[in-house]
Amino acid sequence: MKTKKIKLTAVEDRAHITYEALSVLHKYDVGLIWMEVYAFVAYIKLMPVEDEVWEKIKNELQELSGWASLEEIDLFPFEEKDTEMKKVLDVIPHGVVLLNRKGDIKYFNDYSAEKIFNTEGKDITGLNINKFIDFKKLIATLKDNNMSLIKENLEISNQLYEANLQPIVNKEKVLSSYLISFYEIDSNIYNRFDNPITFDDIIAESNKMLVTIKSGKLYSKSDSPVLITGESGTGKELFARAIHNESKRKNKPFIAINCAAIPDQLLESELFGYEGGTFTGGRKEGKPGIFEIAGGGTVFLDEIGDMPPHLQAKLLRVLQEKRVRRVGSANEVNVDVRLISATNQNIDEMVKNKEFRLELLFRINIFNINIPPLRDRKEDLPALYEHFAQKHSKRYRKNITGIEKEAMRKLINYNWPGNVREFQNVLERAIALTVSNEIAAKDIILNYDIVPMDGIEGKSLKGCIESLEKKKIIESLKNNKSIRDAAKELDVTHTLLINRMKKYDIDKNNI
Ligand SMILES: Nc1ncnc2c1ncn2[C@@H]1O[C@H](COP(=O)(O)OP(=O)(O)OP(=O)(O)O)[C@@H](O)[C@H]1O
Repeated sequence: MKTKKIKLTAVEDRAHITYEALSVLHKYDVGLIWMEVYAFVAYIKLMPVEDEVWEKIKNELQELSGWASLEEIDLFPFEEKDTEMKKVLDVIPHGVVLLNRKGDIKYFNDYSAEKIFNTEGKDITGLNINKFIDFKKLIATLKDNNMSLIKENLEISNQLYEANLQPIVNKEKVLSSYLISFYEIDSNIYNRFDNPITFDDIIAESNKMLVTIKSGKLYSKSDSPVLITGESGTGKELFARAIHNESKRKNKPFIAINCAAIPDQLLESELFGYEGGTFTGGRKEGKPGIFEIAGGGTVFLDEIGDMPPHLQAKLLRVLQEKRVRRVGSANEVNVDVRLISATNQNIDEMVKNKEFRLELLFRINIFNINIPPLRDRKEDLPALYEHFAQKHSKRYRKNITGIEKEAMRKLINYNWPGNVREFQNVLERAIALTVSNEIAAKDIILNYDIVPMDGIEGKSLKGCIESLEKKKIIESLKNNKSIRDAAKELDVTHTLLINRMKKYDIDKNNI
């Protein structure tokens, strides 16, 4: 027996037509769950009914005068709309949660189920949101803001979100519910998590690294700017955090910003802040930049070589005068931060080519730390192996007791263009893949072959060149965060690189 959903369509809009239809249901003692009636059409949901009885009901309903048709349907129009709406909300890449006036959850989309509430498939409808976030505090802020939209940063499961809370009022202007949307704040753009990293977290055994760590510890005692150079993935940010945490500023914020990851205009306002009313869509009360937010702490400017020239000039002034002026403001405020910068570019070369200001380089480079690439300090590999094997064994709940000689040889023979980041990824993949307690050579999947002539023998000269070109492009895309950065590394234009990617059918997200 199944519940039935039917749609009755009438040929005329006459009195009692629905009543007559209901009388048939009554005659067969079939209960009504729900019904909605419009001129010419009625939607009815019935209690479960035997097939035989149902056939009789259908016949009788169809014989009633005035009804043109009877259709069994799967969804009522409003259910169809709901399902469609749910589908739409489930594909959007941020959290959406609807609450009643008490804060009980009425609706939540897939994103918030996974990231905000971590439901693991459980239905949490009806639970109070205070179980997950400090909703009372948000409501207090909303009241302070005259019940108009508020934006607050919340940390949930080690991820920072901007939570937008909006009251929903009905036609009579009475508060009926609340809508909260959660937007992930990209940690590459703006990063202020707890930051417990110290020099003990930097795994090293090679002399080169031990000397570098010693310099880092020494520079922690001073308050002068530090420039950390080194290839991508060598641990520049790790060093910056360790220096901060060993310095007298350790109890103040460490704010990191990646200059390459943000469009120029946004970068300017993230660095220096803006005055209310400067930008359409900006916060009406304005926003402080990281030099203000990090007050008393450390600002880490990652990929400083990507900072556009006009912002280099502005940064230089801030460092010289120790004062900052928000975009659109006439007032300056004092700045008390220590600056640590990092780059994987050849900054001296950039100065020569007039792409980076010499005066700024002098200012940011009072101390320099150059982290050697992993291929030049392979003595670190066994210690790094132990460290990451332990970390990922725990993560994947495996009991890794060792590594085959051949597998270790593979790790040692590789030249690690992506440095420690790549080493960590390769090991994580090996641990996730291995079916035994010992990592085997076949579990070590390197990102590309070391010997470029492999696999291109016997081809024409054009074929060889294309094969190498493709390899080089894949390598560079893997080691850089964006296509633009890869184009810079390869010294070609962005457009040329995109054309080559099309030619070789390379998808950056799928390599
Ligand atoms: N010596 C090390 N010991 C332990 N972990 C390390 C070490 N060096 C790097 N890592 C890890 O490798 C990853 C990359 O490090 P990090 O982000 O500091 O590199 P980076 O040089 O700043 O990279 P990029 O230039 O791409 O921003 C991080 O997960 C970091 O924790």
